[in-house]
Amino acid sequence: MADEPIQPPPGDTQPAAQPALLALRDQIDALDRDLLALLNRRASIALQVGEIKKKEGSVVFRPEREAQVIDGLKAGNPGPLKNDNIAPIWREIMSACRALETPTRVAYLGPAGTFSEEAALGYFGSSIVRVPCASIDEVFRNTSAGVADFGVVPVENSTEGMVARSLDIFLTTPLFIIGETSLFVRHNLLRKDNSLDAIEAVCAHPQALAQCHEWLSLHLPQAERRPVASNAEGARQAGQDARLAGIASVRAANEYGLHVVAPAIQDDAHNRTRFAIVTDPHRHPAPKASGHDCTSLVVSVNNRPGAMYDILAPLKKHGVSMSRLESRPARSGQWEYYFFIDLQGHPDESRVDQAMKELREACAFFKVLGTYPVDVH
Ligand SMILES: C=C(O[C@@H]1C=C(C(=O)O)C=C[C@H]1O)C(=O)O
Repeated sequence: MADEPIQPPPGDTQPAAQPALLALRDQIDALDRDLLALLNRRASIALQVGEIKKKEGSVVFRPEREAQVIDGLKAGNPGPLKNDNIAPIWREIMSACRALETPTRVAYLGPAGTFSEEAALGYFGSSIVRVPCASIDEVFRNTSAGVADFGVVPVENSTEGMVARSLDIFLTTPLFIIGETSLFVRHNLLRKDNSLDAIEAVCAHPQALAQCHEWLSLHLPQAERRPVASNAEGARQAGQDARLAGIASVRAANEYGLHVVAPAIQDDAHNRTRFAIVTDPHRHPAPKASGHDCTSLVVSVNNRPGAMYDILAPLKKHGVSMSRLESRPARSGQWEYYFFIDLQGHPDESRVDQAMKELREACAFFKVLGTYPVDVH
């Protein structure tokens, strides 16, 4: 008995690879070598582009060009690679090429593991210098002060509506928007122990607590809902105290060594958050027209009959579509409002330019928040 060789359990052995499989893998290896050579050729051309930009004193990041690269590839994609995979792959390639030209420093609501970080990485790719910030205000401050080249701030959520703090800062900030990106936001209940028992408080950003309101009422009715600066901060606290739980991403669970006690606890299965990419107009020009652009404005009108009509009439007259209209109290105590408007198009198009000029005349307050390529997936 003792002399018998120990047999590996059935299923534990790798079957001998088929010659056909080996031949296909050889082809993949050869193609990967070709791809690497091509990517290096692309990178060295990006370096030359970087040299020209340096001589001209112009900026490296061109969101409209990157959007056109992705749009063009998707339009000519013969498959079987899915069009949905084109944008993430090429964002990473362009991120790596851009990083050879100059480092891109990006501020977002931290710490590590937040959805804002995920949005920043999704938009700029992973070859960036991360500047995690303690609050949305600090993202704006660091970007204004030049600590970061760009800031990523949440502006609206499909369940909870606008992110009031971001919109309030947009009224006065000198920064402007040069891009947008949106993210499916999946909330998970995270904890040190893998159980729902004896959770005293759930620590998360107020937006996340609101987006999981029904689940929390049903499953943790006794637990306090404790608002903290970010979901990752809640996860960090939960990592230090088993009486606490956090609501955050799986990336945050890995970051802070927590169990996903309950996955996808958001009340709306299609919960999405939209982020704006902001920068300093003294250091970065407004993106040129890409062909699929959006222009964001904030306006106010005096409280008089037909005021709303005066906003909408120039848009109808010049055939400009509005993809968003959001109101926010002006805090004057007079029932006055600011309207956040997204127009489809770029001011380089004369119909958009004309509509904006007439709109400006109808408004007591008028500010262009930015013009940028629409999110390409
Ligand atoms: C290479 C360039 O610089 C950056 C990198 C790009 C790329 O890798 O394709 C595109 C636009 C820029 O953000 C360029 O401007 O063409």
